[in-house]
Amino acid sequence: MKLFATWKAALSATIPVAGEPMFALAEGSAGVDSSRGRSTDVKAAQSSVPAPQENRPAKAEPILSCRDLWKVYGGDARRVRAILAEGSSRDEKIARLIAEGANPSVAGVSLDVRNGEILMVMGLSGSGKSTMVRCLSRLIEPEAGEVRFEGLDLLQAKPADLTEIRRRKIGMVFQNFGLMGHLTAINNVAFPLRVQGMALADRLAKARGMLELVGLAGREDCLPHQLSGGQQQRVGIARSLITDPDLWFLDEPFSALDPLIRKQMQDEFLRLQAKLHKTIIFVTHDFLEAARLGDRIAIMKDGKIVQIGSVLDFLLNPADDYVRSFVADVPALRVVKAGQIAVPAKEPFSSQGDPVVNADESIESTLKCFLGGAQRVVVRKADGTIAGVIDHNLIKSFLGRTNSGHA
Ligand SMILES: Nc1ncnc2c1ncn2[C@@H]1O[C@H](COP(=O)(O)OP(=O)(O)OP(=O)(O)O)[C@@H](O)[C@H]1O
Repeated sequence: MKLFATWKAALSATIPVAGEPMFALAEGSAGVDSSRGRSTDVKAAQSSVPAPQENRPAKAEPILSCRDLWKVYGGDARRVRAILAEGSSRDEKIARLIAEGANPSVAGVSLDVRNGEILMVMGLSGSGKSTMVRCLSRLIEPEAGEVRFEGLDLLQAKPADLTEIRRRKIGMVFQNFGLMGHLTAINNVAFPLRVQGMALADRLAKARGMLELVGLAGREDCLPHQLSGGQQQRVGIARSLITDPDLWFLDEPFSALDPLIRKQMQDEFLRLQAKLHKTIIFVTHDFLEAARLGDRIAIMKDGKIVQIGSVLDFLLNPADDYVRSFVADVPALRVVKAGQIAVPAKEPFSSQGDPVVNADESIESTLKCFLGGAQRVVVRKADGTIAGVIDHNLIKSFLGRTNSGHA
């Protein structure tokens, strides 16, 4: 809290503020995503708390969609199907399923994943994250609902088509690496190409290139046990990317790694994604990881998505106490980027000598400009164009509405 008090006092001292500013960053915000320069959903960051945004229409074309998706464990299969076919509400179905001794692990989830976005999935243990992800790739069969991937109804796909889609279009990485212990790194990575029937020399050449991409050049002939945890996961990542999938599922890929290696792997992941632009669904328990890597975050509870949106949405308008508990200790000043709160500048734009910060700079470093006496900061996108501006009212309002004391 001490740092926050210092910021606040310094801001009040250096910046004349007329009255209490409205927190206006939501409407018309430039909404430039921090690291990737893509548009984010800052519209939800409004002064009134929005309803959970599970069904909010996606801006870009979704590559993967699901509607009213259910996975129910236990109970009598016939009774479960009958309950799910009823016209009753989701909550009524859940109550009836539980009364039947069944466990709705994924309960009527609807979701759109946009082409090229990273959607982070969070929630307490047992909230249904892995089950949902496995249903989306049809690794397990949902009891009801619809899953569309690149326009194809995945739940109706024939087994042969499904196998082909998984081999060529979907990549998966799991927490336990899932490497074959008797195969060298290069043979592990080349394995999916062998399954596809690619010639030996071609697949080894491709696997070598992929190992180089993930920073493992020179370790091609190591067996998994001769590699560290981080290196093993790099092999797992290389293997999942070797078929150049359109859709990439990562289920807690870094959670078995110690914090330092985990941070390195996150950097590596961002570096790879900047090159590859995959559509990614990434399960994590760590909100900071979600904030750092994701375009949007979905938080699950009891098989449902209780809120989905940008980091800013979660910080400003947590849907309920459950969501609030995830962001309680998040250092808002560090995780929110200048590009996420900047508002469009009035035309014609003139920087008038205002300091310029990059869109992916944290609010914490942007604040330093105000402490240096600036009245307004200009925010620049990675491509050099102007994302918008942040003035002192906006920054003060941000400080007032977030737990910035945790910086
Ligand atoms: N094969 C299974 N058979 C029966 N119940 C299952 C099965 N797999 C998962 N479940 C149940 O489904 C619910 C959701 O489990 P899931 O593994 O999806 O949660 P999660 O959010 O991924 O948890 P974690 O963070 O611990 O991995 C839990 O109640 C779990 O017990």
